[in-house]
Amino acid sequence: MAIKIGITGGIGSGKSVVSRLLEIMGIPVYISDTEAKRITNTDEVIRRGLCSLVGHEVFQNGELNRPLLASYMFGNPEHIKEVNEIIHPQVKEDFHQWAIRQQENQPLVGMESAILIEAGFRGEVDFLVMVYAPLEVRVERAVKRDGSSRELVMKRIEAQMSDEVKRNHADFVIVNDDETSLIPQVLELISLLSKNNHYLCSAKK
Ligand SMILES: CC(C)(COP(=O)(O)OP(=O)(O)OC[C@H]1O[C@@H](n2cnc3c(N)ncnc32)[C@H](O)[C@@H]1O)[C@@H](O)C(=O)NCCC(=O)NCCS
Ligand SMILES: Nc1ncnc2c1ncn2[C@@H]1O[C@H](COP(=O)(O)OP(=O)(O)OP(=O)(O)O)[C@@H](O)[C@H]1O
Repeated sequence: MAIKIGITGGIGSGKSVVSRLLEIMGIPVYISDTEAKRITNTDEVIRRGLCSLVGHEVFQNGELNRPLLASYMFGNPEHIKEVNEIIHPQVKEDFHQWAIRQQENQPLVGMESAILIEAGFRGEVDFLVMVYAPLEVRVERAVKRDGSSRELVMKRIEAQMSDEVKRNHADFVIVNDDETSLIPQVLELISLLSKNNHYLCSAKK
């Protein structure tokens, strides 16, 4: 059975970069943001839920109006909770099915989510890796990448669990602070988990 690695970390920490490195090394990674986008555009239960919560304009020409949903959610903890309750159970089930499909061929698979713990996905993975970068570095990266304002980025950060609490849930921390080399840390992680995997396989025989 594949070992499932969770990859979490706040906005701008570098989860996507770490996930890309894993994929280059042949480890498939379920990118929750991307899959949540796909599911939100296609799932009838989510569509109905979001329309009754936010209004019909939350979909335009059949596609989710992302800026509208973001402005509805971020800055209002109750709204975030309501939206998450509509979307996250469907994402969890989709990941579960995806992981089953990968298991025959893959010793290791990953799931990337900024809000992996908050969304209740921790039980879906065997190990949790937190990608860490200092707050100021994260804000600068997200502003530069998305062309967003600092204020909008801070609103998302406030909607996420703090790094201190996240760290308590994590089995490993990868530091991506623009100073510490990233690739050796990822290689070490994979080497460690691959050894574990061999151990787990041989223990089952
Ligand atoms: C609100 C939405 C429409 C904004 O879309 P947008 O294209 O602007 O952002 P994108 O999806 O690329 O997310 C960028 C980052 O925002 C943060 N973020 C997104 N959703 C959430 C959330 N529910 N809670 C806290 N942070 C979040 C994450 O750091 C994420 O990586 C979109 O993020 C969304 O549909 N969110 C709800 C689904 C969800 O929780 N996705 C995250 C993993 S399941
Ligand atoms: N070590 C690094 N060196 C240079 N640029 C980096 C590094 N790590 C991340 N970045 C850049 O910072 C930005 C944010 O990184 P990334 O998209 O991986 O963050 P993320 O944790 O996935 O964020 P989000 O939660 O918003 O999806 C990207 O533009 C990325 O290219």
